[in-house]
Amino acid sequence: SRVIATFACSGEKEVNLAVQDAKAAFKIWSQKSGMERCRVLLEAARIIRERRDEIATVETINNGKSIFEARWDVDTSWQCLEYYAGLAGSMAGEHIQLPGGSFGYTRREPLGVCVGIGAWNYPFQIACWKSAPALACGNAMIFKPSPFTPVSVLLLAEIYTEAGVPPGLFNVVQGGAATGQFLCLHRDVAKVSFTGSVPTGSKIMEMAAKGIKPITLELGGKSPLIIFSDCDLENAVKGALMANFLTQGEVCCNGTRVFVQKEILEKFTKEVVKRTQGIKIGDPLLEGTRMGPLINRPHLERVLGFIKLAKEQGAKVLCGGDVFVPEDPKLKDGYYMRPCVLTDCRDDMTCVREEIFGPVMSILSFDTEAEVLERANNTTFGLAAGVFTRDIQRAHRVVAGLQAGMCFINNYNVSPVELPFGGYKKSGFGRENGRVTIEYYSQLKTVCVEMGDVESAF
Ligand SMILES: NC(=O)c1ccc[n+]([C@@H]2O[C@H](COP(=O)([O-])OP(=O)(O)OC[C@H]3O[C@@H](n4cnc5c(N)ncnc54)[C@H](O)[C@@H]3O)[C@@H](O)[C@H]2O)c1
Repeated sequence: SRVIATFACSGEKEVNLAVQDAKAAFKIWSQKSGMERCRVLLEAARIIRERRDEIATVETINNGKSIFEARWDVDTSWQCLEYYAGLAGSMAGEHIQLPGGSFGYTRREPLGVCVGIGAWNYPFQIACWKSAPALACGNAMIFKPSPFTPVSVLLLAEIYTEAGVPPGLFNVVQGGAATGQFLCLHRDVAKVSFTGSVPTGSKIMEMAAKGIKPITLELGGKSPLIIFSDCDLENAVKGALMANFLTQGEVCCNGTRVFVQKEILEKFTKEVVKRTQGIKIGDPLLEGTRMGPLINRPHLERVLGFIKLAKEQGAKVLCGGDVFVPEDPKLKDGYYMRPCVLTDCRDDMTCVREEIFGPVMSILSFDTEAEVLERANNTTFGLAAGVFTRDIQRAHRVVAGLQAGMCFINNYNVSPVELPFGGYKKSGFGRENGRVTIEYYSQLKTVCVEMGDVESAF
């Protein structure tokens, strides 16, 4: 391993300075018209597109994901900026007629200084998915990336500045839990949008409760992917790989509980194992690589620990699940592992109940639709779910019954920015992306206008 950058942790003093700057920038930015904000965001999106390869390279070094995937992340990042640029000019209220010519109207106003706190798996993308709607609505944002991936978000700050946002409008502070706490507890912070684990999400909620601050929580998951025997098998197999192995399996919405209908269990499993064994692991900066190293040694060990426990509890490893040592001697100390497919899983096993956050797919078999729906929902999480079937009635009936915020029919883990994304149950609340997110970064002011005389009770 080698040091790629060193950052100082922001303490209370730096957090205060960032909030002060953000407040000053908010004054300027919130007075601009939606169309003016649109132009700045479009310019930032254009720069991201122009610097796509460079940002993707930095993200690969930052996180370990393959350069191939990092480019996708950059694409969903600039697309998000373009999308909210487009909405910035159409933020509007309502006009409501009242008796006697009186009327009311509503104004959609920004919240003020918003805080974004990110996880390490999609550092650049998370920062864009939070800042684009925040800025489009006229807010300022202070962003704290995970201390495991502090680098790429600085490029975003640079790009916003170059695109013309006022100084301090998008500011980055570095650090871990302590820095995050200073941000959440700051009296001049109006909102916190958090992406990370359930335990931390719960702490964020407690801190926000003290200040009565609205929050968005994008937390973990243990999502079901249901494969019916009438599916297009080729697509279902591809879907299962997409649902489990992007970013080394470190994806919140992964469909890690793969329920397969008995009739096709053998055929499906065989094909999934074959494709999983074909995934090219190694230097994430090489074009052909599709899986890089995990985020760090403790996390690698944690994931391997889940596999060991799964075996003890009776699951069978069909492939992978062990450390991978690349041929290149420079990479021999990397945190690589072979993607793993587990079978003979039962619903009560730890690998089926807990979020592993690594490349580990658990295959479970089922008989009937009613049975699988109940088992799929038997979890405290509710981030995502997927169903593969050719029967359109069944597809819609099953997703209507699934307790998950993001459901896929005949695909998995695609993330068009036009669609709202977020969880049910312990996976959080609030949404990112889509039109609705405007509501999470703004507040409604009602104005009541009297056109007649005051009718007084006194
Ligand atoms: N739903 C989603 O959109 C989504 C996306 C990515 C990751 N995740 C989830 O994130 C988790 C993995 O990410 P992680 O390990 O970075 O999560 P984490 O909860 O450990 O950390 C997330 C962020 O919170 C900060 N933090 C930690 N303690 C804090 C505190 N007390 N106060 C304020 N901030 C604090 C961290 O420094 C980091 O920036 C997984 O559970 C995954 O499912 C969810």
